Amino acid sequence: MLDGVTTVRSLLPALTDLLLPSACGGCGAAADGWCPACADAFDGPVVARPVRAGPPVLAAGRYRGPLRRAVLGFKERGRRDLGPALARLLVPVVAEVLPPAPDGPVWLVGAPSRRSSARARGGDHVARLCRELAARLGAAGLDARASPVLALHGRVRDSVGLDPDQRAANLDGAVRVARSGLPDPGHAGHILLVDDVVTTGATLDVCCEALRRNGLSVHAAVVLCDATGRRSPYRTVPGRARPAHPGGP
Ligand SMILES: O=P(O)(O)OC[C@H]1O[C@H](OP(=O)(O)OP(=O)(O)O)[C@H](O)[C@@H]1O
Repeated sequence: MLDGVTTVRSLLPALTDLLLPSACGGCGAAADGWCPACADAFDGPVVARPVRAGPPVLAAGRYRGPLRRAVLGFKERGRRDLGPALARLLVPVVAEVLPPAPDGPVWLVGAPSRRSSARARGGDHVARLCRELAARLGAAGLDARASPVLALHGRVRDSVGLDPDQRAANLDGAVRVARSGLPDPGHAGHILLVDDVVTTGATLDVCCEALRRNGLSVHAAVVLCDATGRRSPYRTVPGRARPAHPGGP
């Protein structure tokens, strides 16, 4: 049962959607999605090279500038209105990882967040991104299905301060796979993992492994931001417990 504070907090993003006019996700200028200057600043798709082995990862851009601000807004600051604009950035990324005429449906499987994080954010932002992306791919003629089948056990702790191996250990065996909403093993089609940011690759690696244990193989991962190349992914912002980016510990 939700208490009053939790209920109000989870409603805030929806209320913000109703009350605030559209603003560019990158700079806040009046715009629907991106202003022309921010739209020009995107540098993707880029191949991400996380330290953890896992599926091939292609990102819409590097974790900086307007894209970084938009992802933080979408994830942490209630800017759920940015979902369509962010999903649009992933359409060419998906096109790049798929064969020219994919056989069967494309299953978009979002990387799961901890339940407490999703609650505090007013919902699972990656699941929302998958739905938006499926709609846009569908409009482009692709049979794409958002498939929210992964979840984390409650025992996973915040990854703040953890190095790559510790992040992987924290997630090891913690990903649950719901069978409904997934293709049968040996299916036609392609499974794509979807996430907002890749840093060490631990999250994508354990998600891939969980699906593999269920007989399902991941074709590739598509993410909004590649934070793997940052000089110090473990840098923290003075005065904040959280890292300088959401993928860092
Ligand atoms: O490549 P990795 O090193 O695994 O890091 C990337 C992960 O970290 C972030 O999750 P976050 O720490 O915000 O987790 P939460 O959503 O459960 O709070 C981000 O959303 C990715 O899922």
